[in-house]
Amino acid sequence: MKEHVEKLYALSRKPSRRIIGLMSGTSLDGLDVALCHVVGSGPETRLKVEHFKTVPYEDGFRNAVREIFAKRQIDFQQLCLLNPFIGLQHAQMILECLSEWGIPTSEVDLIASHGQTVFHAPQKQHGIAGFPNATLQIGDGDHIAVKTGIITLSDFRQKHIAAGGEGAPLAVYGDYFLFSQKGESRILLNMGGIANFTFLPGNLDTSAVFTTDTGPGNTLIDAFTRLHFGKSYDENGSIASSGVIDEALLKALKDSPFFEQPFPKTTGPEVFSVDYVKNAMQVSGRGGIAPNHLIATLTQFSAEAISEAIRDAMPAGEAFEMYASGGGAHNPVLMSAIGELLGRHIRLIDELGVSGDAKEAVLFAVLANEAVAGEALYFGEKKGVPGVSMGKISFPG
Ligand SMILES: Nc1ncnc2c1ncn2[C@@H]1O[C@H](COP(=O)(O)OP(=O)(O)OP(=O)(O)O)[C@@H](O)[C@H]1O
Ligand SMILES: CC(=O)N[C@H]1[C@@H]2OC[C@@H](O2)[C@@H](O)[C@@H]1O[C@H](C)C(=O)O
Repeated sequence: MKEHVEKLYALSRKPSRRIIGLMSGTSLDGLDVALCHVVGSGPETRLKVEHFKTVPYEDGFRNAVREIFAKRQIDFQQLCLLNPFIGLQHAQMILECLSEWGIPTSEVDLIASHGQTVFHAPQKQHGIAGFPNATLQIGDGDHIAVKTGIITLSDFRQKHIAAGGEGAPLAVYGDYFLFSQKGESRILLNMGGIANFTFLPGNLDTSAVFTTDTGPGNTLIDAFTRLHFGKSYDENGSIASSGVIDEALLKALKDSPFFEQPFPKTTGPEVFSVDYVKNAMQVSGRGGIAPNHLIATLTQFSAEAISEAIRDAMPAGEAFEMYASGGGAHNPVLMSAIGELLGRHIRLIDELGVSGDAKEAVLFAVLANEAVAGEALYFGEKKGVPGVSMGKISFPG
């Protein structure tokens, strides 16, 4: 039906677009919904977040996803059912947000849906000869498009892999377009379940742009806070601040092949899991560690993995400002440990005009905008940042 293609073509020629960016991350806390007004494209992109909300997941939803999340062995039917189910749930959440904000669906040009990562397996991690980098996001875009009536782009990570990347981090593209600043080199650190950072050179040289995951952000802190304290996360780091860092356990936690891999690299809760920590506890003879000391040690582990990655990946003597985002930016123990380890003040991305909680959802709005209206992307020969458009297009009819 060419009317859809014609509509998309007309959209691509508009001076500005209204795009809903969606992110459901590894923390499984909820769906981030960012309604963005996007003017232009590429380095000329100007974006305003008109509305933002994290729609919390209900326990039933979260538990259904956890049955298959980051697991090598699963009930295949559960995976099959969750693919349309998550799409429909996300569509319903979008409709509720729009109704709350008083915005008709006809006034939204596009939805940019990340979906839910259920497994991430870069080649360096799975190590199986002949098989490529792989990652899987579910929550099918067709269901979102049909239920909302809005053209939807989804499944952004496959093209990145097809073009030589590991499927992540994708934040770098949005970071470059929205936050690059001539005269100020910047590191943008995002701490969700997994942490990553982008380096944006102050001379705007695309071939010097750099991005990588660093290892755990909140994923291990969350898992053991859930296990020992029955809470979904260590609010404001209060448990960590009541504990003492256990150096022997910390050393065992840092002994992972992931930290030996060259940059750029990616990872997930497939590696940094409850079993990973239990193994480190056993190796270090700390099986009986008190829960608050464990949370303090896991928080320091994330802080050291982040700081060491930044130190190792950056050229010596490089001057930069650092801006944090993601849920971990709300954890003062994590933030001050990183600040101390790097010997610098860490600012919040909010200072640059986008809320740190909305940043990843905003990023997908930028990627969809590029796919529909952008010119060719070129990040030089930089590994991990292929110059490709991303996102598969679903029409509502
Ligand atoms: N006030 C707070 N104190 C401590 N931690 C917090 C606070 N608020 C949020 N967090 C942490 O942030 C997490 C959510 O972060 P975020 O939404 O950025 O992750 P995500 O997007 O799911 O993950 P990823 O970026 O890895 O996909 C929570 O699970 C919790 O660990
Ligand atoms: C496979 C996957 O979903 N990776 C996520 C995850 O969460 C944080 C980190 O690991 C990052 O690499 C990525 O998400 C962000 C949005 C990214 O691609 O930039």
